[in-house]
Amino acid sequence: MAATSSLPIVDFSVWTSEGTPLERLAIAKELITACHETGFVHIRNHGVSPRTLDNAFAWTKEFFDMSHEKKMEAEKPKESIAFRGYIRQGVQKAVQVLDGDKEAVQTLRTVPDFNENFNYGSDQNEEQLNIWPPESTLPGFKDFATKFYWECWQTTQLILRALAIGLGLDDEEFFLKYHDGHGNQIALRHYMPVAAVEIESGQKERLGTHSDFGTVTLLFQDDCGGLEVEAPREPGKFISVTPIENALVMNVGDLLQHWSNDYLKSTLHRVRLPPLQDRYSGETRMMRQRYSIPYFVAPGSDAIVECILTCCDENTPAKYAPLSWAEWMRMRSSTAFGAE
Ligand SMILES: O=C(O)CCC(=O)C(=O)O
Ligand SMILES: [Fe+2]
Repeated sequence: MAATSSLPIVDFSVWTSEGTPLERLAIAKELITACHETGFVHIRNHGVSPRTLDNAFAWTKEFFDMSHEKKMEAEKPKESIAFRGYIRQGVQKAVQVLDGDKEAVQTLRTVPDFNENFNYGSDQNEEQLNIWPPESTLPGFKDFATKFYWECWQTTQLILRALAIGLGLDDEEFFLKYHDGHGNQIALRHYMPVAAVEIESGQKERLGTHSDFGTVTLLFQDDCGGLEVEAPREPGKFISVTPIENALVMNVGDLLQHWSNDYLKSTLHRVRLPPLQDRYSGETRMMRQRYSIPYFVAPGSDAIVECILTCCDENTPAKYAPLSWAEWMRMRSSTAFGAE
């Protein structure tokens, strides 16, 4: 069992309400310190209201409570590598193979992730088209999900501004110039009940070890727990994140790590056993089901990122060639679905 330790916590109230520039700068710096040291941070008072979050989890449950046939009405087409539509258990696997080693991907995929998920983005994103269940199947779902997407975008814009200021950039809009809101993706995730021993023995995984590929991820989770994050400076050691009610967990993705010349860390994480024993029942220590909602923030597909000016100088030269977001996303998505 991973050691339990809390992530850094940042209170974002001065960004969501009228804080002074100095107050905002102080919080932006706290956020950057957390992203530099851990790559993961809890954010309180982030602007997405507790009521909206309750509704988001209620809709998520309604979606997954539908029959298999109904969920399959929104199935992701097999040949597609876009994260859109319903992905039943067994199709997707979070893997961390960055050098295109197909054999390694296949080996990791022998234990598929034991979760099902529904994915969507902006309806105006013409490169990745949404696949909604028919309105008659789940009336009101698309409407709520769309509003929720744009509400998360409001919070994201503040976070992207805070990251720019915290990195010492003069231009608060620096990241927003690359992000128009249409490149993001929401995953509604349902982790089915599973016996703890099946996870402990490696027969099943809730979500395999991976880093996220985009700029940042905002994660909302229920109170079950199970998210584990690699400990700073201790490769291979994971800490278990205890959920904080109504807070979100923000983490840095690969693109932002690259952009910041490795100053901000895209940390490995996974979903395993909940830290609290009351999450188990019976002799087989059945783990209860869990719901989570990550909001993956990404730029437009034409974005090419190169070292942010404040992250390199003559003593710390840029380590990487410019990175094309479209190419990076294609490589990472195809390993997730086991495509060529
Ligand atoms: O469900 C969680 O807590 C984590 C989800 C996650 O890491 C992901 O979807 O990339
Ligand atoms: Fe993740």
